[in-house]
Amino acid sequence: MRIAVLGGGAWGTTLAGLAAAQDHQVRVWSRSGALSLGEVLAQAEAVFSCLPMAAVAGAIDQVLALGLPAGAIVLNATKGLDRRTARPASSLWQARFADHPLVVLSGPNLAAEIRAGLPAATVVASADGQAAGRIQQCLASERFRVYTSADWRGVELGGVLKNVIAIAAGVSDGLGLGANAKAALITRGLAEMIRVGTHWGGLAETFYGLSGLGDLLTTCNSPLSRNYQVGFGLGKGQPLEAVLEHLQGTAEGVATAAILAEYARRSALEVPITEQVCAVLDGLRPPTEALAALMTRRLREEGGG
Ligand SMILES: NC(=O)C1=CN([C@@H]2O[C@H](COP(=O)(O)OP(=O)(O)OC[C@H]3O[C@@H](n4cnc5c(N)ncnc54)[C@H](O)[C@@H]3O)[C@@H](O)[C@H]2O)C=CC1
Ligand SMILES: O=C(CO)COP(=O)(O)O
Repeated sequence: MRIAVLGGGAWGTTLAGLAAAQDHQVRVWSRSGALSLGEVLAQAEAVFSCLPMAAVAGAIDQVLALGLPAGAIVLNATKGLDRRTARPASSLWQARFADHPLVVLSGPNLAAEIRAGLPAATVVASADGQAAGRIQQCLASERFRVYTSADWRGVELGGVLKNVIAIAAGVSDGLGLGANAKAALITRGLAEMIRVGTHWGGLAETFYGLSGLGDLLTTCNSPLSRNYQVGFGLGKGQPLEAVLEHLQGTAEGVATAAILAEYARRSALEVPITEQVCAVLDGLRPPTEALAALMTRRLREEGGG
């Protein structure tokens, strides 16, 4: 396949490497790269959008001005929410490229591990099964196992929403709260993700798969996760600005938490962990007080709803 990769950060270069290793023709567009967007898009059969969320709307405008080759598959690998619409990145692509098959890719995929040749699995999801199958064939290898799914909303939201819970898990470890606390946080975090994800049209069972639970386990436990690193720093008492200054790369959960909390307030959705993450990120509440607020909520039945 001829593949255009948008974004030369950790994820874009990693996905480009996986595709190139399967002998596909790959061209990468990045702000500091040698190729123009037009050169990268020319004759592309698939466009992999691996940009940080903040860059997606602008990139879509530029792609729209140049046009996409007919039938090109748009694959979204960004894990974030759009500030203006509170929708995930694929909705922005879908709104402007309705004639193109849309695929989302998400899973427990720390770029640094994949680049080091460690094994990993992911999900490519689409309403167009043929398009998902083409991307599956294109990327699958001995080291990278690729599953398909029809629930593209759920698969994308799993990756988007877990970033907020990964920040909370980092805070928990930064405070030294132990394994019981983190297990409670991950489990109740998953319930919160399912509440939000099903509200936005994802299927509950999808969140128990690679892109939900799988990605939660990875990012809530690995210091390689940038979102976890942000939480860990906050748990250690550092201000957000100081943590972000030293962070290598993008932590989408910081913006996602604020966008989700605002949306949830307007829509009467219960997102207690996200609310506390926001309070800590905004410096409105020290992490110990956020913990106390979660522990003393109204007592209730376990359930996910
Ligand atoms: N790194 C990882 O392990 C994974 C990342 N992702 C997702 O992929 C997306 C990109 O993440 P990374 O590649 O890790 O980020 P990164 O921080 O490594 O790189 C981001 C790249 O985008 C460029 N950029 C920043 N603002 C831009 C703008 N306004 N216009 C054009 N380019 C801009 C930067 O120069 C940089 O090259 C995020 O949504 C992330 O959640 C998904 C799975 C794994
Ligand atoms: O989404 C990821 C792994 O699946 C990357 O996580 P971070 O963005 O927290 O580094």
